[in-house]
Amino acid sequence: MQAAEQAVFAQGLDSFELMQRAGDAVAEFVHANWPEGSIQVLCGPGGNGGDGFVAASKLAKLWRDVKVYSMVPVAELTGDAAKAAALWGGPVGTLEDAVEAPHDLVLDGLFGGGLSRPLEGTAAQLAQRGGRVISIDVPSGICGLRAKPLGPCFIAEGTITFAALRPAHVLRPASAYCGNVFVADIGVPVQTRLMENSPMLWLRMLPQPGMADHKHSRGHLKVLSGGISSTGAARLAVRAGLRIGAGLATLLTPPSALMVNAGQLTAVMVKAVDGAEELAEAIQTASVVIAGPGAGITPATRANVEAILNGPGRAVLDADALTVFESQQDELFKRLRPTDLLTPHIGEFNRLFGDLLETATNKVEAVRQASVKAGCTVLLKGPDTVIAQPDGGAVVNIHATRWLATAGSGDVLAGFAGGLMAQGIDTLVAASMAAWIHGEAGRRVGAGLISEDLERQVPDILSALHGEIG
Ligand SMILES: NC(=O)C1=CN([C@@H]2O[C@H](COP(=O)(O)OP(=O)(O)OC[C@H]3O[C@@H](n4cnc5c(N)ncnc54)[C@H](O)[C@@H]3O)[C@@H](O)[C@H]2O)[C@@H](O)CC1
Ligand SMILES: [K+]
Repeated sequence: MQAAEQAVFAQGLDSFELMQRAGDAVAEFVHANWPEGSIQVLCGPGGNGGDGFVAASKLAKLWRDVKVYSMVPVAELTGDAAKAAALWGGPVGTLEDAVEAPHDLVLDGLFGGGLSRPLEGTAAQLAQRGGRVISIDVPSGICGLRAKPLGPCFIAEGTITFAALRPAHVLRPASAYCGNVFVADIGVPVQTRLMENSPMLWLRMLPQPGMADHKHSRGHLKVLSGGISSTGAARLAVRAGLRIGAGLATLLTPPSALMVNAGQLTAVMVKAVDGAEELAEAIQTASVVIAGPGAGITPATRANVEAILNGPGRAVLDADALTVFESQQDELFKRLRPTDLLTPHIGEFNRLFGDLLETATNKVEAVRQASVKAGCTVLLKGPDTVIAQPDGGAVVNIHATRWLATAGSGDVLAGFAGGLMAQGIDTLVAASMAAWIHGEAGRRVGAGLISEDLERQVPDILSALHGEIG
């Protein structure tokens, strides 16, 4: 963002012009979405407060009932904030005045995401007062970089930010304070490597068969089953992969579990493989191999993963296929190829990557660093699923529902990703599509969801997505 701003300033645009654009965008956002009620504008000492003053003057021109309160006396403001305050011709109260003043809405322009210490005194009191809040840039009280509140923090119904989303808008816990986030274009062309997952990113890449396609041209997904008492996870994954469009799907099963798997699968093929050598042979025709769901934390699983990573197809590794390398992560990392995908949950992530989630500035950075270590794309599951590839490209998926926190849900996600990769989709893109479709399926089922329900939502979801392309 700063680099992009400097480039714009170098072209002759001055920073106060940007602040005016930002403040105008704030006023329009507030007026369009909260068209009624009196507004208490809280202005901090810096740029965030400057935006507040600009927005207040514009809102007053829109005939809104606006009152302005400043953290520091207007005479003490400097730079753009002082220029912004001069635009506002009306009275300015202190923050203390604001505490008891009647209002319907608060426009929070106290601090942006660069805040370095917790809110104190009246600012902290205002943050904890409750009521309806709209925040400028981020809810004041949040550390933008770490995507966490530093202490007392406003809880907004809506947040307007500028040019691009920042980690605080999509990562928990900060995102839970933001409400609906709107990104205003203020003419700063930001080359961000962080995207919020949405069909807009990948809709035109969503695979669909052409008239000349046949099952062999749509990719062959192979999924490794666990032993006789843990076969369901792999079946969830392989069915999900077939549903999402892989032309062929095969469940590779230990001979002991052949009957139980064969008895429950129809369109999915079943093949018995006995040990890593037979597995290596069986995956020669695979576009993608998924391993981990129900695999068991055993030397056999480890040998199987090594065979898969020596094979021609891309790998999706989940669950036990990751945990089995807990004390020898490098043995996994040195074998992974750039096009492979790891889909850990937080526990598995910590087992593979140690304390990255604590040491990195935020979750996006942690997953980026993990993908560099692993040398492939990493998808960290959660309410804010983060997907990153080693070049820094990252996508956060918040299109989900808490009903997805159920047994087998992650196996279905791995299946969706593998099924899309089998159709030739780039790993980061396939993982993003999979996460969004998984979230959408979860939302459509809602309460009472079990993982078997997810795959059944896919035809309607794909039809709707393809319908949007026309
Ligand atoms: N940078 C730009 O070019 C643009 C910035 N804009 C606005 O400017 C904001 C960033 O402005 P600033 O960098 O001035 O940051 P802030 O507006 O958050 O203000 C930071 C100031 O507050 C002080 N401060 C930090 N923590 C404090 C605390 N707990 N108690 C009291 N004082 C504290 C700091 O010493 C610093 O002087 C953005 O959030 C956005 O709203 C927009 O106008 C768009 C353009
Ligand atoms: K703010």
